[in-house]
Amino acid sequence: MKYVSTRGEAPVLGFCDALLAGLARDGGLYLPQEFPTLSPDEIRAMRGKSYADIAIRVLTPFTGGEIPQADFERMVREAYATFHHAAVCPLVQTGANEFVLELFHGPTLAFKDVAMQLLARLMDYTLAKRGERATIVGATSGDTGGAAIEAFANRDRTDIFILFPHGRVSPVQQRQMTSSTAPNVHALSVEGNFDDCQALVKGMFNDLRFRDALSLSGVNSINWARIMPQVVYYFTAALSLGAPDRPVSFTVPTGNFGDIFAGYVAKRMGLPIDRLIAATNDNDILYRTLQSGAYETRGVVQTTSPSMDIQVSSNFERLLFEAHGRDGAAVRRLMDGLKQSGGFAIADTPLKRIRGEFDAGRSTMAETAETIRSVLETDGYLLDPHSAIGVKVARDIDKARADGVPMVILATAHPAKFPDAVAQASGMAPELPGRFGDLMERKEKFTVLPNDLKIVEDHISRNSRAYCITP
Ligand SMILES: Cc1ncc(COP(=O)(O)O)c(C=O)c1O
Ligand SMILES: N[C@@H](CCOP(=O)(O)O)C(=O)O
Repeated sequence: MKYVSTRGEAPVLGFCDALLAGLARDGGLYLPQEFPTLSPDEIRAMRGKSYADIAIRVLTPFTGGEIPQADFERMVREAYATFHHAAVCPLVQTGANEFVLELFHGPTLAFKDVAMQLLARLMDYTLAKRGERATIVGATSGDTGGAAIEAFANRDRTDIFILFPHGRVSPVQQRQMTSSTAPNVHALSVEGNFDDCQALVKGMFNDLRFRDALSLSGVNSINWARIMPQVVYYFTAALSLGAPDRPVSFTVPTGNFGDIFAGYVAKRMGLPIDRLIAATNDNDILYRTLQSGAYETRGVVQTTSPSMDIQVSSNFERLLFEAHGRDGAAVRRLMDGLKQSGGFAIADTPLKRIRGEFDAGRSTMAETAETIRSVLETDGYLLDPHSAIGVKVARDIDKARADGVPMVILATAHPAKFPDAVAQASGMAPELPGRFGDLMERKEKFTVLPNDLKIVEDHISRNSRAYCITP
């Protein structure tokens, strides 16, 4: 199994190199040269198996045999033993033919844990085998940062620097990032929005001298190994609902397009997924793009679903690569357009291909609040704002389609991560699980930095242990 860049100009890599590379050296994102496939019989054979067993079956082909199987299986089992639900990602019925896939039973109460718990183990293992260290940089709108800090804290081979938008994450998300006492953890509060943080991270990767001097690695979904573990829960959910003998649709609260792209990968692997529906908040660039074919960035607005306050949706590039028949030059042209004019137009054929696989819908802040309220009242189920966006969009689309296909909505965060928005909408203030103890009283440690690549790079160089030992 080899990995190619969406821009076609970076070296083709094996799994472990792609894992440590994060962003490709040509600015693109890595993808498997071809997707492994599972036959209906192979999918059927996974019925009734544990989450970890299904993860091992689905993920093993992606490692290309580079990690001894026993070690890989141990890491998968350890990763999912950190979850606080026996099913890891349980499915809850919320309506006729409507199911919520709870992805928030991991250590930091967001779906990011599903990938991050495995990613950290894989990186640590690979670095130890190679006798290397790495500097990890990540941008977060709130959840990736907490999950990454939890997964990498106190790991000896990595220093981790997480950039979050100053004053734009929820208080719980902020504490999860700023209350770590681990010496290798660095929380950086950037004076900008999430897109600025993400642009800084990409800027560091594209500064090849800096990247090499610090042995830079990434934990955002630009890293293929972040997307890969997310493929598994599409399988577990669909299997519970009768796959491969019955198709299933998924609605995914979407920002950086990583989670829903994992669903696309599951489909390419042979899982019978009918529709993949991207649900956006008021930052609705993906909804508008699917409607019009024009990807046009606008200013980011702050919403009650801060983790989805994103305009530059990194993984859309992976979809563009697919939709353009894996033509790296075509992707480079579109990305140049994005850089130069803040947008691009998708030609008819690729747009038709995208529309053949994906639908999209949006939920305004008022609609999201109303969904939280009404789902609690009628179904007795408390949603977080991100998951509520999924429910609102899924119900709108289901009403129009009425096709009888089961609809799974991804519940991407626990409501207790966003207590103010949830309480305002529903009158019910969700409490953090007891294991978080005094999280909100713990001392915070973070550095405020301007939105300036040079200043951020200087700060990281001065504080990364990898910098000292890399020539
Ligand atoms: C709670 C939550 N929901 C949804 C999303 C959107 O996921 P993606 O960026 O993979 O589209 C995020 C962050 O990315 C998130 O943290
Ligand atoms: N919503 C994310 C934004 C970063 O997305 P990623 O999936 O690329 O890491 C967050 O919560 O940080």
